[in-house]
Amino acid sequence: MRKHTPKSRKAKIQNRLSEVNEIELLEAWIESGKPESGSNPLSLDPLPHKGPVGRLTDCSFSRYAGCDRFSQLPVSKKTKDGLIQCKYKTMTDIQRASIPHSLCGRDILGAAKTGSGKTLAFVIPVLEKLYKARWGPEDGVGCIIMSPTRELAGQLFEVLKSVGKHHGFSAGLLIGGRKDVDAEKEHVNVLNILVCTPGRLLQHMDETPNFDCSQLQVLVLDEADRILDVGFKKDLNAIISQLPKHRQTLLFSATQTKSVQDLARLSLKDPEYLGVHEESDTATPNRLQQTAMLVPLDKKLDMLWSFIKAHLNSRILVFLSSCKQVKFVFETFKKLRPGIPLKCLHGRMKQDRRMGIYSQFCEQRSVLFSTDVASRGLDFNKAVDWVVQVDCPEDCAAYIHRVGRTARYLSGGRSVLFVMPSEMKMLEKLEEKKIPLRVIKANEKRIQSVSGLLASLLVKYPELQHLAQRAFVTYLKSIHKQRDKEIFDVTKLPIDEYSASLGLPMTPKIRFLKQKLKGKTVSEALSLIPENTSNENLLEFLVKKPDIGKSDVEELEEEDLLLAKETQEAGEKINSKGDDMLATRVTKKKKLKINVHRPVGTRVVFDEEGNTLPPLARLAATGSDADSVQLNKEKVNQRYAELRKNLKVADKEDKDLDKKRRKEKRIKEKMKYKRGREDKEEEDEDVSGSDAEIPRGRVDKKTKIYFDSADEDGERTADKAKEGIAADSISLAEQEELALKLLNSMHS
Ligand SMILES: Nc1ncnc2c1ncn2[C@@H]1O[C@H](COP(=O)(O)OP(=O)(O)OP(=O)(O)O)[C@@H](O)[C@H]1O
Repeated sequence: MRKHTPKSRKAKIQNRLSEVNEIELLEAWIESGKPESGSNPLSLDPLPHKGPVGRLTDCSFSRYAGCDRFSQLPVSKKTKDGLIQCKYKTMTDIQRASIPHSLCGRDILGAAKTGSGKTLAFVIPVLEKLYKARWGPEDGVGCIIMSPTRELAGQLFEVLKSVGKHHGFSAGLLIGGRKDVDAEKEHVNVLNILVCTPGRLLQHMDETPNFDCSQLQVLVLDEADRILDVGFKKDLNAIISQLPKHRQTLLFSATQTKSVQDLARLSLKDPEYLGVHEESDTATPNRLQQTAMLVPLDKKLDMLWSFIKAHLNSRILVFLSSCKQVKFVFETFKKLRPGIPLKCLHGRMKQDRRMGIYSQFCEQRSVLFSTDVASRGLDFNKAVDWVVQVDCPEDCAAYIHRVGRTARYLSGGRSVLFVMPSEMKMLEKLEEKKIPLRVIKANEKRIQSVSGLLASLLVKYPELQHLAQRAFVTYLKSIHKQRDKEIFDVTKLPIDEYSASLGLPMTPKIRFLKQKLKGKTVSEALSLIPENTSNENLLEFLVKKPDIGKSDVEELEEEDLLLAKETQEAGEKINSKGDDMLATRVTKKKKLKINVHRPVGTRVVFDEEGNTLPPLARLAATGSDADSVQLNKEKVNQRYAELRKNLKVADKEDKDLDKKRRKEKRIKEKMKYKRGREDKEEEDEDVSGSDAEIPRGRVDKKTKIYFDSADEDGERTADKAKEGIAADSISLAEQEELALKLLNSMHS
């Protein structure tokens, strides 16, 4: 906001007088034309653009409710100057509807489509409220504007700074992930407007000496439904309990809460509910073209890759459900050089980096892979051409916010949602919410398969293999955790095919699914297993199968202990039922002893005495209980035969894998010097924040691979490729050769 230049005493007095006069006039003007409580000013005709404004010759005032120009509003010259400089002239519907009410000091619940200008609808009243109260540095915190994400808070802060640049208020951006919290603590008490995320505000409330919000005039919640959601519940309740009840409260969102409980939590006083697009045919912007495509889980990456290759001149925002997936897709696609810069954004990145990526994506044609951290509020310079939802959003509100990153204000935009066969119910739900979706079929001929290339990348870069495993598990976990079980059902997913589509040579173990099986009878357990799950993977449900390198002994032992406990509990529970039961039960003590010494890479199953059994014994009934086991005998025999066959293959695979690992190690060492240099340049600060995700000892600092610096984007690498510089990536011939070897090793 404005920097004060020294002024003479006389000029200061004059300035003060003119401000006092202006405020008196504004207050009289506002009082004279207050819109009726419960009315929507949008229903009134706009004023003629060239008519007189403010105090008229007969000492009455011009009408402001229903006007459509900022210049016709009873707001200060300073605010008007700021708006003019930002080139804002005509108000949007939500601004026309809510500003006349909020200027009167009323509480507001504003709902309007994404990209419809809700930010100015609260920034203007905030500036005016403090201006009319002649708020100064000595008055402390007069307004708090809260946002659910740091990027959005940063964006709101920028709007506040530009529109409020002629005012003399001090404002601060308080968001997590910044190192300068101590410096913030020194200044926070003299700031008038705080733009913040709930966590950081609470940190100041808890830690900053004499932090005082007792004089607060206005509280704003942007994306109010999100902040009122369970995720922020504790923080928000703690914050609200420290704020004065006598204040103005403004809540805005594209998907607004109407819950009486929520409103009571915030002590709203007869709020004006202004849902300006409720009468509209659609809940999403009119200029947004929305499509949905049926894409099976194991074809998602092929489809995404093909989509990117077909839209190299666009700015594309891609949503995935977890940061592990974002990292995996970003890292692998980057190595495959699609011919467009790639970027990634997720909550585990350091704040400076996040902000950097956000601004770069605003400026440059590129693809941004992101989690839902970018789904709400972000404006990206109104220039996103496509929103691609690779993973289904958790509900309709999340869908609306994600697609709302495009088609903002007057610009158009397009979106595509990949829906899996098991998620078709989502389409019905979206239709019920007035979201017009055209379901289209992908042109099979134009789909380029990428899983073979990913497999060869994973061979060349073992770090990526680990990333792929994590992406695989977190995706399944995210589906497992979804609340809407009508749409999300992890047991319906083609698990093995999905794993192969990520380029993984073997399906990783899925611990949380094992948890799901805990305490289930055999028939219950079998019913939980997806139809197309191979027997190999079935074993993963039931027995331990180490699939990580020998350097991970510690991790393995830890997991074994856990597994032993789980298996024991499962066995006990099943035995106590006395009917359908698994044949083996493990005692904690014996398992512990055996696990410590057994060689890595072997499958071990135990009987009731703690003796080892071959894996198939898990499925056999014990002699004494055989009669009571209700499993179809034929089915069991068939299972045995299949398992026997697959185990042979699995053993061979294990040996080959070991061979392959040794070979990879050799290749890795050869490439070390070359890669070491480039990796150093690319080093992503992000990784340092998430060390726990990478096993210690596997990736040392020099060979970090998680990076998103601009110099490693697809554009540069594509240029390098054009110049014939092989650099770090592998040539097509090499990829083919590696893929062939991998396939051979899997099938021989
Ligand atoms: N009156 C206006 N005239 C011109 N442009 C405007 C006006 N109001 C807002 N805009 C522009 O419209 C874009 C969207 O505004 P804003 O970010 O406030 O939307 P929003 O409703 O808050 O969206 P979301 O629901 O996604 O948070 C911004 O680029 C903003 O500068």
